[in-house]
Amino acid sequence: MTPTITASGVRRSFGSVPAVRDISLQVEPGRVTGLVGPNGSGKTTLLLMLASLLAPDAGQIRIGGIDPVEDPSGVRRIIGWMPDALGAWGSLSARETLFVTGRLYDLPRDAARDRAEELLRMVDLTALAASPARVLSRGQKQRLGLARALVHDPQVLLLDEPASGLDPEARVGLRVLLRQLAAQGRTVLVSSHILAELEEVVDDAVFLVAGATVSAERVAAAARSLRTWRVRVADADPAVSVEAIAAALQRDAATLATDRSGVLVGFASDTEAAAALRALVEAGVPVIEYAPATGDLEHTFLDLRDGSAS
Ligand SMILES: Nc1ncnc2c1ncn2[C@@H]1O[C@H](COP(=O)(O)OP(=O)(O)OP(=O)(O)O)[C@@H](O)[C@H]1O
Repeated sequence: MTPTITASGVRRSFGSVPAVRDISLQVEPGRVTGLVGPNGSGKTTLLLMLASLLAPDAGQIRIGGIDPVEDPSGVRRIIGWMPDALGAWGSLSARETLFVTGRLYDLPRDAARDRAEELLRMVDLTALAASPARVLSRGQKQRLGLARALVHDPQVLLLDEPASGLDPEARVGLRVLLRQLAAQGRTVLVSSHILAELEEVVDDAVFLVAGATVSAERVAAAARSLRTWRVRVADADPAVSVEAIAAALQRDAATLATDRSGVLVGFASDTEAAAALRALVEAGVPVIEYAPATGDLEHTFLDLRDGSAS
């Protein structure tokens, strides 16, 4: 599949701060791609450059084959951009915000009106359609921001922290919507540091550390690194069950950590984890929960952040 978004050797500094040092990536259509990185790793700076709102100091970007530096309006026609905070037009109502945005994208008056109603329904804001945007809660503003990004039915979506401020129901709604948008063949690039959230929705992930993309080899090595599993035993406090678990696994109990719900054990591979489960059951330990303590993305992210995969 031809990637819709490509970047190579992209750099951008603010004065002496190198916000983006070396970013190269490819994002494919029909998929949701997560942009993952710690605070200050350059996610927003990168998204602004992809959205044609900030010029790179060096490197090359193409969105649907268009260079955002050469042809910013060409890029803006095909992208939907959701910034991490809604910004501007606080006195317009949610409905007016979407109507005006539609008009700015040259939708005829009636089409802009219909589209606004359709999007209000899609993000569950119909009941608040007449409220000024400034009185909306953070989560409601996020939903309006998402609707605004979708007004002109863009092929590429660039979403900066769309889940931030959303309640659990709205998060589920967002996940379903992102999957639908990707299933329609759109390209969805979404940044977040709520990794459990991304875990549920992304097909691919691009990892940023200190303004640079992490190579596929390094990501694969991080994903393979020693992984912590949580073992929970029926009716036993982890501080007590740690002894039985350590004995069954022939480990020193003092080397095993515990948290509120279980005992944490490191395994080098899934095969080793499966063999340990067998040993626990054979030793009569009543295991009621046995799973990786972190999701795949979080595990890789933490390993990259700690630098142990380099
Ligand atoms: N306009 C600016 N002027 C000066 N420094 C900036 C500016 N914008 C970003 N930076 C710096 O660039 C670096 C990257 O910032 P950026 O906002 O891109 O990170 P981020 O990954 O989106 O962070 P977060 O997860 O906290 O949103 C940070 O060190 C930030 O302080």
